[in-house]
Amino acid sequence: MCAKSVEIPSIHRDFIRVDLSNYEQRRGEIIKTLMEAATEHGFFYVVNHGICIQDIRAMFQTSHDFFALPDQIKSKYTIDISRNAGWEKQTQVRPSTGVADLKESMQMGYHGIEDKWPTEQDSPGFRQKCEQFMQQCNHVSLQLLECLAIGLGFPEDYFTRYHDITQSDILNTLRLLHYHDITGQVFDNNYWRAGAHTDFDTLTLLFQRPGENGLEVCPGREVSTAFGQGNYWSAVTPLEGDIVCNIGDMIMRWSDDRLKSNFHRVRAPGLKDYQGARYSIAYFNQANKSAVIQGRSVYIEPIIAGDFLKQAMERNYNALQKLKAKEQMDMAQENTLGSPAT
Ligand SMILES: O=C(O)CCC(=O)C(=O)O
Ligand SMILES: [Fe+2]
Repeated sequence: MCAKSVEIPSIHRDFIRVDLSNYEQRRGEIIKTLMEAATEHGFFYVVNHGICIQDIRAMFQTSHDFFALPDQIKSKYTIDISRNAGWEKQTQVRPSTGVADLKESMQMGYHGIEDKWPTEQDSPGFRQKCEQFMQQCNHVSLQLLECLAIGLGFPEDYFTRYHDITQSDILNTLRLLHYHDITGQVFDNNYWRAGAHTDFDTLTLLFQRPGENGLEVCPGREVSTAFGQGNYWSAVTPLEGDIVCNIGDMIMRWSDDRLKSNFHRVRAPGLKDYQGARYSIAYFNQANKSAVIQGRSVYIEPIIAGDFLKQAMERNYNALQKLKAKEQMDMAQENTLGSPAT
C-alpha cells in the first residue's frame, strides 16, 4: 500500500490564490474564486488575509523555541488524545504508511486544557502568543466559512454559527509541527514526514516557511481510492505570508461532496534535497462537538460533529489494524517460503 502511493507520478499545478483584501466590498468576487478553488482542487492559497508577516514569524519563533526544549520538559505536556491537546513525538501512525511520522507536534485548543499549556517558566510567552494567533486564524476562518456557505447557496452563518469559539465544546485546534533535521539520512519508501491523509475537520489553515518544502497534494476530483492513490501528486510550495488552505472531510460531507477534501502528505527529503528541519503551523477548524452535520441531498442522515470525528478515528484505527495484520501475514508467508525444505 505504501509503496504504491510512492509510485503515483507528480505534476506541477498552480493552485488558486484567494485574495481576501477589502473583504466587505469584494465578497462576491471572493466567493466566486473560493468556490472554484474549493470544489476543484480542495487546496488553495489565501492571500492578503490580514495576519501580518511579523506575527507569523513571531509564531514560528515561539514554536521553534518550544520544540528546542528538552524532551523531558515537553513530556510534562504529553498529548491527551481524548482532548486532542498536548505534545507528541514520533507517535502518529497513519494507515497509509503503518509507521510513525518523522515529526513532533504540539496541539492546543480553546477550553479545558489548562494542564496542557506549558507554564511561563517552561516556555515564556507561549500561551499568550498561541492564543493571539488562534484568534487571528479564527478571524480568517470565519470569513472563509461564511463565503463557502453563501457559495453553496446557504445562509451566510450556516457554518460559522457552529464554529463558535466561545462555546466550551469548540474543537478548533492549533497544531505546531516540527519535522526534524535529517541531514545525511536516507529512509525507506514508507517513511514520511507526514504520511498521506485527509483532514477530518472542516477547514485547515496551514503556514509554511520558505524553502522548507515537502507538502504534496493529490487534488480533488482525481482522488479515486484510499490513501492518495489518485492520479497525480503536486507540490504546494511554501510562500511566506500566504496561508495554504484545505477542505476537510467534515465539510465535504456537510456539502454533500461539493467541497472536496483531498489527500496530502509531507515528503521526507532525500540526500539531494534540503534535509534541514521543517516547521509548519496548522489551524484546524471543526464544528462544535454538539453541532449537527446534515447534508441536503447525499448525506441527509444527521450526525453530531463529535460522533463524526469519533467514527473517523475508528476508521483510521481499523485501517491500521488491517494493515498490520496484512504485514504480519506477508511476513509469515515469506518466512514459510524462505525456510529450507525438509
Ligand atoms: O506540515 C504540513 O505541511 C502538513 C501537516 C498536516 O497535513 C497535518 O498536520 O494534518
Ligand atoms: Fe493534514
